[in-house]
Amino acid sequence: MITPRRLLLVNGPNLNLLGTRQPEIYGRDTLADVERVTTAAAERHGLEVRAIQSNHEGVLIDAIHAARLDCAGIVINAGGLTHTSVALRDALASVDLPVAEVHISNIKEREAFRHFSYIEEVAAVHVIGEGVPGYARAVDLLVEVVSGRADG
Ligand SMILES: O=C(O)[C@]1(O)C=C(c2cccc(Sc3ccccc3)c2)[C@@H](O)[C@H](O)C1
Repeated sequence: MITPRRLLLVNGPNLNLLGTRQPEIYGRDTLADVERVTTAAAERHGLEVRAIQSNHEGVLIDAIHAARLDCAGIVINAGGLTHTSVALRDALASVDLPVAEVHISNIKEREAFRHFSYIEEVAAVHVIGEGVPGYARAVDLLVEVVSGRADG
């Protein structure tokens, strides 16, 4: 039994504009579609989702800190902060919650500066390059991790 029965969904800078440009990289789904896909996947496991998107690093960090009080895990697409933010990495490491890292595009096959993720080493689940459906697989894999922790 997973308690609390909630996941935090974090989307980072610029993802509020998802679906408006570069469909060849990010597809045509919008942030609302991301939240819909993630919520539907969570509900299949009896979980709800708290979704946050912000272009401000500190807002994301505050949401991650707050999740330690009432969430069972975190699904995060940090956008560009993936490749730059030690502070975001440290926030994820500071809360005792399992993390699923999601990237819509295959960052390992894009520009070299996108190949490195500060989040990679603090995440238990990695879904990269599977488009927006990847958020649903991240939920499924994260639930396995959370359930394993709950079983002890
Ligand atoms: O592939 C991803 O999901 C990624 O996390 C998402 C990113 C990203 C960056 C800027 C904008 C967007 S969404 C977007 C795309 C085109 C136009 C407007 C917004 C995603 C990149 O910073 C990352 O390197 C990769």
